[in-house]
Amino acid sequence: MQMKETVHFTKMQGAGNDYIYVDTQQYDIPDPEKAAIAWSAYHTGIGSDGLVLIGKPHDGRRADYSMRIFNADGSEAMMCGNASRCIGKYLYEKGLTRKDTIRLETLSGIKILKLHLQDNKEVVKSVTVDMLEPKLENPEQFIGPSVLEADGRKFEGTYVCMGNPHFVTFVDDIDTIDIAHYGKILERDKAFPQRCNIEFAQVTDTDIIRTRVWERGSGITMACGTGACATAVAAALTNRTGRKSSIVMDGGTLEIEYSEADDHVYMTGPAAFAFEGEIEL
Ligand SMILES: N[C@H](CCC[C@H](N)C(=O)O)C(=O)O
Repeated sequence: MQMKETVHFTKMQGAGNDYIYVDTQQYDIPDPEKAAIAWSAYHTGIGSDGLVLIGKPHDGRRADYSMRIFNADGSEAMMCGNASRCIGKYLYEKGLTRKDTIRLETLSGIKILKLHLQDNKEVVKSVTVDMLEPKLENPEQFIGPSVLEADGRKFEGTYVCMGNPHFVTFVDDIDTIDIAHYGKILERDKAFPQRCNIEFAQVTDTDIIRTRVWERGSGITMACGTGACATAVAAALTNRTGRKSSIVMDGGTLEIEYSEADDHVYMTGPAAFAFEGEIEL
């Protein structure tokens, strides 16, 4: 009888956006799509927004580690903001690095993580990620109008690519709008050949934006890091806020700066361990 391989995983969350993390330097995951689907399931698996694989980079001269991220439906994404902060905490607090600046290779480029340590230098309080420049129009991904319709309701919005696609729409009923109903439809609008993450946002005070998310491949999540960046960029571009804003999501607040100096987007926020476990591959 073939022995089933057991994989050690770490469950972490960034502003409530929770993922299963596996160090592929120690455990090989031959079919990550299948594992993401099975392990993300709440009643029959671990329960998660998806699966994140931490590994060695393809080019060790330019990056220290690599990240791959799979949504709960098994689809692989180009980037995950909340997971990148959690990886910074993971690598430092598990002793895989003593650097407080980490170069993380992703499918959408190398992102620099800046760890903010507690005085004892042992605990990562929060992380700032250089999310690089937003792409506002991504012809091969977005070919539609910036007004979409879902079940008879019109949504005027801004498409922002943060490595992964986002459609940010500002509404005036953020606390009551049925984001599951409309998000599910907008995710698969014909304007988005590769589907899209949908942010519903409302400016609630100067440079403060309440945002709720329907994520491509995972549905409603407590927070979305790239989505917070996309929201901040869209708000600045439409003169609703300045270039620094606080994005208040269900699971926490992320501080975003859409830098005037280099047009990069800097995201700062928390990261936390939830639990460790073993699961059969
Ligand atoms: N659902 C996203 C990936 C996860 C992004 C999000 N959780 C974040 O923190 O950026 C996509 O398919 O592009």
